[in-house]
Amino acid sequence: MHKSELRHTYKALRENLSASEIDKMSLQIANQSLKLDIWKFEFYHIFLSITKHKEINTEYLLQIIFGKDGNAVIPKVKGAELEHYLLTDSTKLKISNWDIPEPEKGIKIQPEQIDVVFMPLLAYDRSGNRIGYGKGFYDKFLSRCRPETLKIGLSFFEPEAENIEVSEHDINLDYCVTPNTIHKF
Ligand SMILES: Nc1nc2c(c(=O)[nH]1)N(C=O)[C@@H](CNc1ccc(C(=O)N[C@@H](CCC(=O)O)C(=O)O)cc1)CN2
Ligand SMILES: Nc1ncnc2c1ncn2[C@@H]1O[C@H](COP(=O)(O)OP(=O)(O)OP(=O)(O)O)[C@@H](O)[C@H]1O
Repeated sequence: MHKSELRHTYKALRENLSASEIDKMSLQIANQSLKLDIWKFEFYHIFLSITKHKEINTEYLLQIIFGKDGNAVIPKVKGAELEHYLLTDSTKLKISNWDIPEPEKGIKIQPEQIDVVFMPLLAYDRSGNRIGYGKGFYDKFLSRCRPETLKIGLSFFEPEAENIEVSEHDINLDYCVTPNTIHKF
């Protein structure tokens, strides 16, 4: 399957999930993530969910990040790239044109400062190749992070059996957390 077909297939799989299934699996994903040895770092990048696209609810992971005294950093689309802001009690969020809750303003964090990136994805394979929405936002962002920054995908589903075609910009996942297990690549 080509990338566009895989996007289509996995969007449809997500569409079939009910709100309560999404909530339950999102909590399971957060609980699985506690098994990873990643909780001593400073800056954790995480996305705020697009509810209507049935993304993983990241509220539970956010609670863990704060519970572990980590800092949460959230993205904001600026042109063709992402900017990154610290999420604090005073962060004012605004729903963007693409239905993403984004910070209006705040303390900017540079990609080089980020230790762990939790990533949205549509599909991934058993080698840790991932497919996003196809705008390249995350690939561009990851190329500016330190090489040792941990890249952790979050998915309701197990990896695609077929290998995903890789392009030169694609950066591999280190892990993918699902409701039942953690895949290490
Ligand atoms: N919650 C969340 N935040 C995120 C992402 C994400 O996947 N999830 N992103 C991950 O990259 C970045 C923003 N990604 C975007 C991806 C696509 C489009 C976009 O242009 N979408 C199409 C419609 C897509 C559809 O409905 O299927 C459009 O408006 O034409 C905009 C932003 C940063 N923040
Ligand atoms: N580091 C980069 N610098 C410049 N362009 C890039 C970079 N990474 C990706 N791109 C461009 O972004 C576009 C989309 O890439 P790709 O199809 O891999 O997206 P994706 O991985 O599905 O999406 P995303 O990374 O947003 O989750 C491609 O046209 C690619 O050339």
